[in-house]
Amino acid sequence: MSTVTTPFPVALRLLVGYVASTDRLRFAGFVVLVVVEGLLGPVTIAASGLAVARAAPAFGAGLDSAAAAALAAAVGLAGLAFAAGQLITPLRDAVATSLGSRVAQRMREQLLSATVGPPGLAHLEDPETAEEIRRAGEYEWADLAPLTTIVQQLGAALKTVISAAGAGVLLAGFAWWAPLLLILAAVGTHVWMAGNEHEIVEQHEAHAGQQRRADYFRDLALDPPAAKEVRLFGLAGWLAGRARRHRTAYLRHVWQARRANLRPVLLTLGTIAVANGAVLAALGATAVSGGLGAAELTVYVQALIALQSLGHPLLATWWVRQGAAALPHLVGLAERTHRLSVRPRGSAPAIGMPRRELRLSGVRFGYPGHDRPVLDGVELAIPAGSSLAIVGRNGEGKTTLLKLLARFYDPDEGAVRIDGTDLRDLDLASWRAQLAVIFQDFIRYELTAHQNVGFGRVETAGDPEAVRRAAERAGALELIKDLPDGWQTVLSRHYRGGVDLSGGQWQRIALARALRAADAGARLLVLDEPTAALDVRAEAALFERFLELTAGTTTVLVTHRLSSVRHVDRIAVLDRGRIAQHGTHAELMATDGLYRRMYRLQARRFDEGVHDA
Ligand SMILES: Nc1ncnc2c1ncn2[C@@H]1O[C@H](COP(=O)(O)OP(=O)(O)OP(=O)(O)O)[C@@H](O)[C@H]1O
Repeated sequence: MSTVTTPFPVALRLLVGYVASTDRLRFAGFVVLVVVEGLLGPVTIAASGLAVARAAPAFGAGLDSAAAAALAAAVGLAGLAFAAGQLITPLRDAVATSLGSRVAQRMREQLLSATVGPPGLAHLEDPETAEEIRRAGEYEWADLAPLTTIVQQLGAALKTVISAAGAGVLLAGFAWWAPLLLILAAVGTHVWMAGNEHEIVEQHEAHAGQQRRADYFRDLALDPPAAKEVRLFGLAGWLAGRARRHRTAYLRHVWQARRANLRPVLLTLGTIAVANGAVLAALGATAVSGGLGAAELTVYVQALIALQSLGHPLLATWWVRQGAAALPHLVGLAERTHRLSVRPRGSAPAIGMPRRELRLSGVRFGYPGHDRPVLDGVELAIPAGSSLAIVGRNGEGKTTLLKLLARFYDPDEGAVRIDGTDLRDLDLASWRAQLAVIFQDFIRYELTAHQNVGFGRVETAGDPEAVRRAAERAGALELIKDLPDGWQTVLSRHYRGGVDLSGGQWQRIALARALRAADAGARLLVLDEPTAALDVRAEAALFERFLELTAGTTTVLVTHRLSSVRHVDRIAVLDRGRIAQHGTHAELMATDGLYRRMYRLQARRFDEGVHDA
């Protein structure tokens, strides 16, 4: 469901329902305050009319007369109602603020559980769900009103409606048609204006893509990591131009809708003025002809003034729409993301696995929404305790295969089996605890060096000796020692005293993290080109060392540099969705196939001095 096409009554129902179910008790208190505050307005008007009526008999009757006492009671009631109104408003606002912040907190948690909760990745990579997640998070947009203000506005609008209804009842004492005319003018114009406002918001929504594009180009121009390329390629002017073009295209549509809205606004004001003029004229004429006394006139004129505020809730429609904007996307999002994600089928513990082997049999897999399978009939056995390198050209599905091993996705056909058990039948958390995976795009945590390595096993992240040992084995100890604050240095220059590392240094940190996980009991190490930023020799040396250190642990490596994987037990060549070749380096070199061709090509390029081959 689209955000702005949500009609106002639906948005109102959604928002009120959500607020009420967030904190029923607080919401009930809020409603009581709003109703009482709303009724205080008409009570004040009626009491002031009573005071005027009782004023004439009280004049000259003496302080202790009954007439004076009646006047004092009427004035006291009016004063009391007014004072109570003054007190209750800040109280109602405070309750609204606390309700609003609870609502925002609940939305935040719902969004988090819908996004982070599912164990797989499909919901994050599916464009439609990713869009739903984005929209569900829009309640926190900077240009959107905070929920605290939205609930406050809702309370103010409801109070105004109740007050106006009371004023209408009072004015009906003069003539039934008078409040009807004023209410019709206000509500009619309200509906009319809402339609126009709807048009503006629709334009905003229809062209929000242009705005997002403009934001993207602006962010790219301002983003420090992009700064190097932006300068080198001289992209600054181009980016600024693009940002301007998209922003102008977006604003042009919104301005057009606003201009079109101007005429109805003037007509609206005219209609309200005519309706009020008619009622005031009737009141005046009746008073002049002696049909109304001063007290009644006081009440009716005040009631007429109070009815003017009926236009205010018009503004609340905007707030309500903003407040409810994310709700249609948020409601049911968790169900949707969990449905897309892999689902546990079994709960067999995976502790200590693999003991015998990891086997992929007849594995076929394509990303959701894509027709062509990436893997199509993969057969591969990895004996426990051995090392395997997966090689292949770009885009052949090496990372995808690793994602299946980590069970971010399930195969469409075939199965991944660990010691003969289908991965789907294992308890996922316990299987993941057996893994130490470093992906190509591993995270560079903007945290201390100690935390960056210690996250390999977060439960024991505080064990300095274990963390130090892992860093030493990954060849990262020297670089950590050289940091200004050693282990406590934050690895980000966005923080005072923090430093940024080079690509190769970051990779050593990531490796240390994986080794920390292996030390702590991970049984399957998976490295997806984490050493691409090292030079050929450094990578080969590191892999060799890594294999030595992790001997006996099942290890799967992905790399493009074939010279680095000579020391693994076996190499699998992935080509066109299948394992085209499988064997030791020597076996594969003895066969005329893709591996030998790729190896020779890389060796030649290396000899020619292209050292990054
Ligand atoms: N989340 C995704 N959604 C849709 N398609 C994807 C997704 N991730 C990867 N692909 C596609 O699947 C194919 C295999 O990608 P994968 O990253 O597994 O290849 P790779 O062999 O690891 O590549 P490289 O050597 O370049 O790292 C590619 O065509 C890629 O475009």
